[in-house]
Amino acid sequence: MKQIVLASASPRRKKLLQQINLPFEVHPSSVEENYNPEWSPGKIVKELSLKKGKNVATDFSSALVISADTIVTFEDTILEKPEDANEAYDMLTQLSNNTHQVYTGVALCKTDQINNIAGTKTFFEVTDVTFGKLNPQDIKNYVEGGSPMDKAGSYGIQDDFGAIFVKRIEGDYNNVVGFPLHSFYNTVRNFAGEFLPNPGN
Ligand SMILES: Cc1cn([C@H]2C[C@H](O)[C@@H](COP(=O)(O)OP(=O)(O)OP(=O)(O)O)O2)c(=O)[nH]c1=O
Repeated sequence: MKQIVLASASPRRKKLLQQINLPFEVHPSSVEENYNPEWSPGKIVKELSLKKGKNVATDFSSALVISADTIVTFEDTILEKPEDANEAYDMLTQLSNNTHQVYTGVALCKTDQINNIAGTKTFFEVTDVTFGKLNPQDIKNYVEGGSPMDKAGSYGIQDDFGAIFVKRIEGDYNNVVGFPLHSFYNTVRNFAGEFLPNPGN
């Protein structure tokens, strides 16, 4: 039977994929998220998402394995998840009153009946996010609340306070949360339409 697998531990990615009513199972990957610092941001998120997908794909037969990776870039610097509260505070201070980019890469891996990878497809989306001027006490409170720690760039646009920081965005909102639903659906239709409920429609 054809099966869809989401290779992610992110509750936000799970929720976004549920939104489009595809039946899937969650099997998080376990890979080191290292990359060549000379790569472009788009290449980094594509390669890391593919690494996550390949790590899980060979556990499944006749499957479509979906994986993703999100990073934030600000003026040539890559901001991943913060190491600690101080780093989160510094990142948010940097982003205050400025525009940054959120890149999410998605990988699709198809497997055959004997668990071999039969084909892969990767793509990425970029969204520009502009923060208003942040109040240092608001940043401190937000960091103390703990939300930044599992998020690239140290904020969640979907969080109460994270949302307050955001003045303007250009691009797909869901891409900032960690999964670009619009381009995902179009890519699946072309690359793996047989996994959609009504193939050919
Ligand atoms: C900028 C931003 C990031 N994020 C999150 C999305 C990702 O979950 C996280 C970046 O880390 P990732 O390494 O992309 O993903 P992950 O470790 O959470 O999950 P997995 O690798 O198993 O798929 O930051 C938000 O939730 N909201 C935001 O506004």
